[in-house]
Parts: sequence; structure tokens; C-alpha cells
Amino acid sequence: MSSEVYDCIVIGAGIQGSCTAYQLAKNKLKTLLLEQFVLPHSRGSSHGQTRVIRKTYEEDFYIQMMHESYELWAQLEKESGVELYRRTGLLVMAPENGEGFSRLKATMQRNKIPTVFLEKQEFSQHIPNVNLRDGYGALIDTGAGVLYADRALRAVQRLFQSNGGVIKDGEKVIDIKPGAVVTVTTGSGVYRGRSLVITAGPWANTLLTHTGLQLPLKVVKINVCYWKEKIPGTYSVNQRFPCFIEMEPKEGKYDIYGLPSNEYPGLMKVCYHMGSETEPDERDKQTDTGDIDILVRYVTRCLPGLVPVPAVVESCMYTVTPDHNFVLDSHPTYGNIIIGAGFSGHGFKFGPIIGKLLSQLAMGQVPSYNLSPFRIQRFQSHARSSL
Ligand SMILES: Cc1cc2nc3c(=O)[nH]c(=O)nc-3n(C[C@H](O)[C@H](O)[C@H](O)COP(=O)(O)OP(=O)(O)OC[C@H]3O[C@@H](n4cnc5c(N)ncnc54)[C@H](O)[C@@H]3O)c2cc1C
Ligand SMILES: O=C(O)[C@@H]1CCCC=N1
Repeated sequence: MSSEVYDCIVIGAGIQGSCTAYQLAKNKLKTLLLEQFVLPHSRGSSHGQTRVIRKTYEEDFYIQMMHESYELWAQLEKESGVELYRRTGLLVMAPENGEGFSRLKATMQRNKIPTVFLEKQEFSQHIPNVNLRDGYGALIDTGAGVLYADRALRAVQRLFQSNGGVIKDGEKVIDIKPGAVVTVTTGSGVYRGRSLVITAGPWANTLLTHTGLQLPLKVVKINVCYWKEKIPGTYSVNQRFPCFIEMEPKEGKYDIYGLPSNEYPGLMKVCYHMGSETEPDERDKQTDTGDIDILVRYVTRCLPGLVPVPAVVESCMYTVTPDHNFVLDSHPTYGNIIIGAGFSGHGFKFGPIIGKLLSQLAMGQVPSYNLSPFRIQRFQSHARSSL
């Protein structure tokens, strides 16, 4: 074991761990970022070329965090010199008189988010090649868009290194010994840190076992489906086609969302916002395609310009909490172990602000947002501590 003691060790170089490590290094903390796979990899939750960024949330606290997250993404673009965000707008379709849509509209208005409300008659003029279901309303969050995910992850990791941070990839953490100085053992080394951040995505509970804590997290495999445009360009980012979310679609229980064709010319990404449960290391053995059946019915009904059979299917994982809110907290027993987990399929856009918050917790500072929606304590009967 080296005598070197890091100020902080971060486990997991997905978007949350990389953004946290970057913030720590920027604050002049000697920081080590450990990743089990050789980077870049496609086995967790942060890979792939695109993610949606939006302020369209029903909860004020997410909107407030997104204000700053947009600013931090812009700063990252500036510091890295890499384009990370493209504005496209986000179309939301939902049962017009449903509770979700009413709450969403009220929150958007209360927070003064630039929003366009589309009447049924003008819908097809603004959004051609999309069938709005009878009884559904529509709005557009005009500042929403696409984040270039793989590019963003690389940019943040580079900035971390240029601020003095150390990345060791291909090093799986196999043991954690809590203490005033935490000892972390990987397949090839033993490291010590005054604080530890665990941002292990789908593997969060595997790592937390070493600290006597288990969280109520469900890991699901997402089939990331791309659909061929019958006429190339119909739903293209270059034609200013927006991202979209349909809330409460008739075809399934969870939202369906899509991004304009962009990364694969002629193919549009349309996905179901849930999947089937899996062990993170067994992802490829989960072959349930119930979500794809839902999407086929949806594409047939709503997106007539797409061939209703997926042309490309990739894999990714969500780590879902019971209330779909994140976990951002200190360990209940070990105050110098910080946990960022359960991003429930919507955490990428928050990466820079989550990095800032987790780094504040790791530095013993008061976090700049009220973290009560994200506390471990909210699970009470769910969270199991064997200590
Ligand atoms: C298909 C899909 C679409 C999505 N769409 C959106 C979207 O449009 N907008 C949005 O905001 N969010 C979206 N999300 C969610 C977002 O991508 C995730 O919330 C986010 O990437 C989670 O990042 P993470 O760092 O927590 O996890 P991960 O990216 O999984 O990172 C965890 C890392 O920890 C490493 N690790 C685990 N165990 C160990 C160990 N023992 N030792 C060392 N390293 C370890 C893993 O290898 C991994 O690299 C989507 C997710 C998916 C899957
Ligand atoms: O987080 C997001 O914006 C996307 C789109 C909606 C469903 C999940 N992820």
C-alpha cells in the first residue's frame, strides 16, 4: 500500500463520478477517480451519443437545479472548447386534463420557463409527421435540447486530469474499509482517502455492501431503439425537429420519449422509459422485448414517417429508486462516505450540478440546494443497514 493519502477517492467514472471528481480537483483537492472498466466503455448508464436536457419537470426543485446545470454545461463547453449542447426544444404530449400535465404546466409557468402551448388545430402545422392523440395537449419547452453524452463524458474527464486529477481505469474496487481515512482495494492496488464518493451507477449496492448499507434500487435494462425514417430527414435535427416526451401513452404504463435523428443519419431514437430488471453484470442475458412491442405500437400510431421496426437496438441501464428521485447524501454511519445513486433514467442533464453537490458534501460544506428530496432517510423501511 502506498503511503499517499488522497483528499478524496471517487468510485465510478460515469457522468456523476466524473463531474464530482472534476469539481473536487478544481477545488484543489488531491483526487483519484477509479473505474472498473477500461475507458471509454458501454457497460453502465452514461454511454451513447445523446441525452435530453430540459427544464420540463413537475417539481420545482428539479427546475431550480436545472437553471444552474445549464450554466455549468455552458461553462464546461467553454473550458473544454467542445460543443456539448444543441438546442432543439422539447415537445411534451400528455392527457390534456390529466393531473400530470396540469402540474407540469403550473410548474413551468410558476418558474417562468419559456414555453409554447400548442392548440390541437395548430399542432400539425408546427409539428408535422406526428399524430397527437385525441384528448392530449401539447407544449414545447423551447430551451430544451440534446446533450452530446459521450463527448461530454470525455470532456469532463479531460478537464479533471488537466486540473491535476488522477484516473485509474480497468481497476475494479473489491473492498472498502471505512474509517477516518478510508481504504479502498482494487484488483491491482490499495488506496487511501480522507473521503470517498461512491457513484457506481447500477453497481451502487454491490459497493455499498462493504459499508453495511443497502438502498432500495432496481436496475433495469433499457433497449435503446433507433427507427428508420421512411423519407430520410423527416425527423432530423437539421429540420429543427424537437425532442419529445409522451406522458401516459396509451400503449404502456411509462413515458415514451424520442430525440431527432442526428447521431445515425436517417435513424431516430425512440425509447420506453422503463425496462426489465437485471443484474448489472448480466445485462446481456436480459432479453425481454416487451418494451419494444410497446414502442412498435406507439411508432405505428404516432410517428407515421418511421418504419415501425427498430433498425438498431443498443443497451443501457437505469438504476431506479421507488420515487424516481436521486440519492445524494452522506452515508448514515460514515460521514466521510458520500453516495450519489439512483438517477432513475434522468440524471445525465444534472451531471454538473450533481458533481458540485457531491463535492460539497465530500468537502464537508453545506450543499447549495436543499437535499431533502434526495436523502437516504426518506426510504426508512426500505434502506437496510446491517451495522
Ligand atoms: C437509455 C438511457 C437514456 C437516458 N436518457 C437520459 C436523458 O435523455 N436525459 C438525462 O438526463 N438522463 C438520461 N439517462 C440517465 C443518465 O444517463 C444516467 O442517470 C446517468 O448516466 C447515470 O450516471 P452514473 O454516473 O450514476 O452511472 P454510470 O454511468 O453507470 O457510472 C457508474 C460507473 O461506476 C463504475 N463502477 C461500478 N462499480 C465499480 C467498481 N466496483 N469499481 C470501479 N468502478 C465501478 C461503472 O463501471 C460505471 O462506469 C438515460 C439513461 C439511459 C440508460
Ligand atoms: O431525462 C430525460 O429527459 C429523458 C427523457 C424522458 C425520459 C427519460 N429520460
